[in-house]
Amino acid sequence: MPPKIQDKGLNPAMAACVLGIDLGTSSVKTILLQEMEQGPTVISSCARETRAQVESPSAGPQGNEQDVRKIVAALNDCLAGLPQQLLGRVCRIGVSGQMHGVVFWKTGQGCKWIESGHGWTFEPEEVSHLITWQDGRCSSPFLSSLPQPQSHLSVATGFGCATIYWYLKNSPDFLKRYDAAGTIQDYVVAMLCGQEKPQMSVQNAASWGYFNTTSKSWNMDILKESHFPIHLLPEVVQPGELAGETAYVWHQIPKGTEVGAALGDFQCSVYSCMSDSTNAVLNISTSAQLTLLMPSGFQPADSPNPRSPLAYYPYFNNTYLVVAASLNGGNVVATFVNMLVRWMAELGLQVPESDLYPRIISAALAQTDTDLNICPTIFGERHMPERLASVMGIAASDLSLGHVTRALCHGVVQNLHSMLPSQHLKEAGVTRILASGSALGKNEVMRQEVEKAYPFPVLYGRNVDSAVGAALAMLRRK
Ligand SMILES: Nc1ncnc2c1ncn2[C@@H]1O[C@H](COP(=O)(O)OP(=O)(O)O)[C@@H](O)[C@H]1O
Ligand SMILES: O=C(CO)[C@@H](O)[C@H](O)[C@H](O)[C@H](O)COP(=O)(O)O
Repeated sequence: MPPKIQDKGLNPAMAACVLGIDLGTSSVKTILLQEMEQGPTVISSCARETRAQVESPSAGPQGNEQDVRKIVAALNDCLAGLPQQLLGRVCRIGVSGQMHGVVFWKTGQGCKWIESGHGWTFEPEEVSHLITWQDGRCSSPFLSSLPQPQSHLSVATGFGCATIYWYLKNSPDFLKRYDAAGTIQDYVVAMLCGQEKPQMSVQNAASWGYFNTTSKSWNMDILKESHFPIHLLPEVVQPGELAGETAYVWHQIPKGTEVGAALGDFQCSVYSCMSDSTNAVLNISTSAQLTLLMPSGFQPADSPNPRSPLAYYPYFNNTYLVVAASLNGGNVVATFVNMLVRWMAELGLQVPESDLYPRIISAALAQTDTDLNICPTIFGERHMPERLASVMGIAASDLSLGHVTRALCHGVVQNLHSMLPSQHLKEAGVTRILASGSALGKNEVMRQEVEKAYPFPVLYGRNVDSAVGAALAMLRRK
């Protein structure tokens, strides 16, 4: 059963609780989960936008980088926003986050611990930017020049190992500055535990490429032969294993609190709600994923199919999820909002983004249908990087904000549907969709489009589901 939510009117006994953290692409979410009579219950939550996007000094406009300091600052703000007396009762910490990306740091100098108004916190020190899953520096010719992985997963731009190969070729001196690397969630876990070298769960290792999920090992021979800096590869552990214990008091969380090896955000959003294989799980946050649990015993093919819109990612207990992972989710709407803000600024009007969301959503709610046809893939898709966005059927009568916003949300959902259609879900025995993510939770138009596209009941969770899943994985640990 999915955990209950009970933010208000709570009288928690002095029981221990688990802190769940999700380091998302747009925001950090934190929750406190406690085992209660009615089952695991979220007793408090706090989310903060990171606003961490920065220019990419090395890759220019193709790059997509985030300032790790801003991500950690948002995390610290979240912790400060949770009830401090509850933090003192945290006995375990589960962490998830955006997959595929890579951050580099110098061991022993990855952060410094400082005392602030809210107790001890850490601040990043000798750390690179996070090069995210949205990074586009690895062109198709570059990717074709790389060795063929020995894995069922192909390698795409934005995958950790592809990014490291890019630096090896284009800026080898950059790599010489660092001796450790991981996803942003691996970095945070390593800093909390005061670890010299990070650990990485199979879920995140698979997302870097050049990782064989059957043997659960990096493609060492292939990587060594091509002079890949293998010393940067983290040690890999099973999802659900502990990475270590907190090395310091963190905010009010006691020193010695157990910390799980970091997990993938989409696996955690599934873990927070999936009760059986008749559920499909939909998450639309910055990106969008629709996923199903594969039967136990399923093993993926030996070699990748880069043209398939579906991928098989490791879940828990040696099982797999099949996922349509779209690079075009809430980020498409966010880009539209940002474009409007910039156009208005050029026209001499200053309007904050936060004012625009409710306006475009209410305009589209009033426009229940449109013939305007937007293919929204402004970020390409991994299986079809060359197909960018397009608009068809532009009639003079369909140019209102309502038409365009409705068509944009319709396009995002239709694109995902083209990757994993209803028919496939029906054949897999799906009877309902469990949905989460801010781009659904905060956008009724997107919810309407999902309900129109898929002929199943859709049940909505909250926007903190990956954080709940990360905490639940730790709570259920024996
Ligand atoms: N005020 C808002 N109204 C509607 N949608 C919003 C609003 N703010 C953010 N969003 C949507 O939420 C998305 C980010 O979701 P979030 O859950 O924070 O992402 P992540 O989990 O990737 O960090 C944005 O891309 C945007 O589409
Ligand atoms: O690309 C995949 C899986 O291959 C994504 O599902 C994966 O979860 C990544 O972490 C996301 O793209 C980032 O997640 P989010 O911040 O958009 O929630």
